[in-house]
Amino acid sequence: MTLANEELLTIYRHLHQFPELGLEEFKTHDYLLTIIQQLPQDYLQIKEVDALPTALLVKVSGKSHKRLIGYRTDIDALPVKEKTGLPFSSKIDGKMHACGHDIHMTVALGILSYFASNQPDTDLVFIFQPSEENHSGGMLLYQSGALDEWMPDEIYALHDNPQLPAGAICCLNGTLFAGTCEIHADFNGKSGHAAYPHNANDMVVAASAFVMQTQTVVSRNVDPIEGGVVTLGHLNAGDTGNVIAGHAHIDGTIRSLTQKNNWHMQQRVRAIAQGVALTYGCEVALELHQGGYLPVENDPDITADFISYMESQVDVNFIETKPAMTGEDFGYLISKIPGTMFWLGVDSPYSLHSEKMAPNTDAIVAGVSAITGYLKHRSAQQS
Ligand SMILES: CC(=O)N[C@@H](CCC[C@H](N)C(=O)O)C(=O)O
Repeated sequence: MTLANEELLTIYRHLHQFPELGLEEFKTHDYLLTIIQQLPQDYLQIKEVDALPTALLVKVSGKSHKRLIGYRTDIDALPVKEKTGLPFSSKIDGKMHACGHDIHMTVALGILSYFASNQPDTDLVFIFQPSEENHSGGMLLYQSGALDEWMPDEIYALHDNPQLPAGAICCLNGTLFAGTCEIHADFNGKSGHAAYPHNANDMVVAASAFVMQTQTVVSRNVDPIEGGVVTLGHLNAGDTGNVIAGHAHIDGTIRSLTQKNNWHMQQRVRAIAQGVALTYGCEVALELHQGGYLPVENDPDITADFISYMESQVDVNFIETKPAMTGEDFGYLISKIPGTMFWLGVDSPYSLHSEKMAPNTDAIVAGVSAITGYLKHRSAQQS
């Protein structure tokens, strides 16, 4: 039984209402499992992952077993308080599928439901992966060995994109997404009375210097043709206006389309942190954490086939796209298994991670249809 459009919408709305953060997706896991268990089981094999209990792997046995094609979806949400006003808004306070992983899961279930009743020419494995937003769930899954028995020969994944028309499939042959590295910095000095700055060591000033100096990494240290991003999205220091702050905390992210450039930018941020500590006579504890967020480098041959298939389909709105500075732990998986990542347009005026991001759900049916078609085509080629 292939899940009908109305059923997919019901699934989407349920997932949207019950978002869970990375590595805590227990109810999401159970819900996905319930849906999958309701599909015809003749070709399906379901595998739990002890080391990563919210992950779920589903293998579809093909007519031939020459090749195994992987399709990955992420399942986690973000600590964002939803403000879409949708009737099926998040019921979990302070958590929201603001990155559209509910769309990703629904599309994956739609495709899986088709192949559960229509045996593919070769084997497929659907990977429901926790914690894409943090903790590098893709890397954890790979390193857990859970894929060893079911290691795909090639792998695919999508990410939704509010800036693109609903249902459009968008890809490029090259690096689609940036490698990202989290910045966590703690500046520790000496707090004191606002009237006696000479007796204290002000961490608002030190943190401000760090913020301003890191703005020169991209403008002065990176080849302008390559580009990069340093964003410091969180700064916390001090308690009140007449007390000099003895501590400041900063979180941010470094992004670049090549790993070489990422390492270079990491070095520059490290040097600036040390320079600030020296200049302001304070201590700095800097953590730069990249984990599995490597650049998403699409495989040239697989991506050429993907693009040529999508372009040849009259009912697919294919758009060749540019690289984006978004990060994805699919970068780790694709560094181990050749494959392709692409966007699915969901047409919303609000960006990914916005508390108002409300995807156009027409994208679900269009996505299921285009990707099912491609996996059928690819599986026939590989059998
Ligand atoms: C698709 C998306 O928005 N991904 C996240 C990935 C997070 C990477 C990491 N935690 C970081 O903040 O550097 C993104 O923010 O691009």
